[in-house]
Amino acid sequence: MRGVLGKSRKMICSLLSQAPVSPAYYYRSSPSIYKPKPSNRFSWGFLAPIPSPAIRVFCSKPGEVGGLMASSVQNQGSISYLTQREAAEVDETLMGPLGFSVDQLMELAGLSVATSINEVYKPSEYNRVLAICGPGNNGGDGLVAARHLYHFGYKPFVCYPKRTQKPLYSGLVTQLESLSIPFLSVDELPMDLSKDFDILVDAMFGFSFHGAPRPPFDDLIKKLINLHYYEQAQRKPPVIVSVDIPSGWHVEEGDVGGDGIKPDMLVSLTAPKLCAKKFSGPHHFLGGRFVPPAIAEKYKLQLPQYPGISMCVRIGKPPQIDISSLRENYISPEFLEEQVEADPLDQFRKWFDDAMAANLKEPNAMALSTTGKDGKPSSRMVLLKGVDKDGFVWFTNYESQKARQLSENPHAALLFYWDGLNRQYPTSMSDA
Ligand SMILES: NC(=O)C1=CN([C@@H]2O[C@H](COP(=O)(O)OP(=O)(O)OC[C@H]3O[C@@H](n4cnc5c(N)ncnc54)[C@H](OP(=O)(O)O)[C@@H]3O)[C@@H](O)[C@H]2O)[C@H](O)CC1
Ligand SMILES: [K+]
Repeated sequence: MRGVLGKSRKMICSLLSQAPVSPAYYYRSSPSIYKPKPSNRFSWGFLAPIPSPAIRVFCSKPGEVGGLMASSVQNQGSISYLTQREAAEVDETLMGPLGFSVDQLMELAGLSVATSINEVYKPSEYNRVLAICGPGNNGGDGLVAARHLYHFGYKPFVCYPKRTQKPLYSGLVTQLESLSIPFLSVDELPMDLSKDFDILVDAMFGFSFHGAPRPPFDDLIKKLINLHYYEQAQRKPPVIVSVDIPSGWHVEEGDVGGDGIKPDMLVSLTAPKLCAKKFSGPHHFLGGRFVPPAIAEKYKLQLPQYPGISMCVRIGKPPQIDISSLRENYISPEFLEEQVEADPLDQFRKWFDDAMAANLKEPNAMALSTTGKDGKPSSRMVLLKGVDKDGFVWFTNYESQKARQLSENPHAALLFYWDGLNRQYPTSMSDA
């Protein structure tokens, strides 16, 4: 293992500290062969209070989620809720004076439902989706969502017992049939939905629901309510995702008798309806990113900002997660000893090319770990700027913490992690 710590005349800005431009160190590190060891469990404790300004940024005001999540999580208290009548009026205004067509809005609504599902329930774990679609536009949202979910890698099934003969709906059905998405009649559905499906999309009724559910939707709603019996029987039940309104709930009062369906996710469209205040499941999202300011002003709507180009935004706080239960199942092709390149640099190039071909974001990002003379390690992400027979190259300025630490202790470690390929490439360096 050999490494070179050199100096370059190149000028570079520190990405993290935004420090003024200064002469840069030019580091090279030679790869070492990674020898897998039996895995150990390490417990890390903080040795001192954390003075990092970066951490203060993430913990903004009490009760608010800061940092990266701030744009995608909204405090429920500041959001407007619509009455049934207002919801219908907004719909009419959008499709009347504001020039939208129902097809457009339904497409955007269904896409929002599919993207909200994908935010929380990944197809690797929750693959089989049953969309139960009602006779109105809520059902249409479910048909559109099923199509997008198919393209996102899920396996959708559709139950659409009361078909509407308008061209919009028959077109949506044809689109699903062309993808060979199975349509199941109510009789074909098993008593216990938990065996065959991972996600149940409840697209039976939206804001025009009134009275008590009529057949066959009464039985379908019961099937969703009965799921919790299977939960008690220790089987993992499918999750219920309700589109706009949990079907069977009063649009304004919510689950009046307390014996209605209890969705795990609610995707409100345009703006949440009053019943959404009674939603106590873990995932409340808003979709339908098409509300023009004129509508927002007229109805004094306070709506959350959608993050970036997302079609959905989470409302309220995400559920508390037990970190120890977070676990991905990594399924990778076999990697045998005879497939490993003799030269670790060749192995790196091969894997780097794979990461580029897979279109991964910043495949040249690597964690650099250094220690100063005090022996306390620090890690940060830096970008690889080159690789050749002498090793890996990146830049930093003289005044950075890593430059100071490397001048005190020339040993350092690099780690590339390519999520999506389930691969990591560790290497280490030292001053020559
Ligand atoms: N601007 C938006 O936010 C958009 C919302 N979209 C979605 O559209 C629904 C509202 O759609 P709408 O067609 O007005 O109504 P529903 O889907 O709720 O359903 C109406 C049908 O349901 C029948 N119905 C009503 N009550 C019952 C009942 N108790 N039992 C059985 N059937 C019932 C009703 O039949 P009626 O004979 O009673 O009239 C209708 O057939 C909204 O919630 C969003 O999901 C758009 O997709 C995009 C724009
Ligand atoms: K619904």
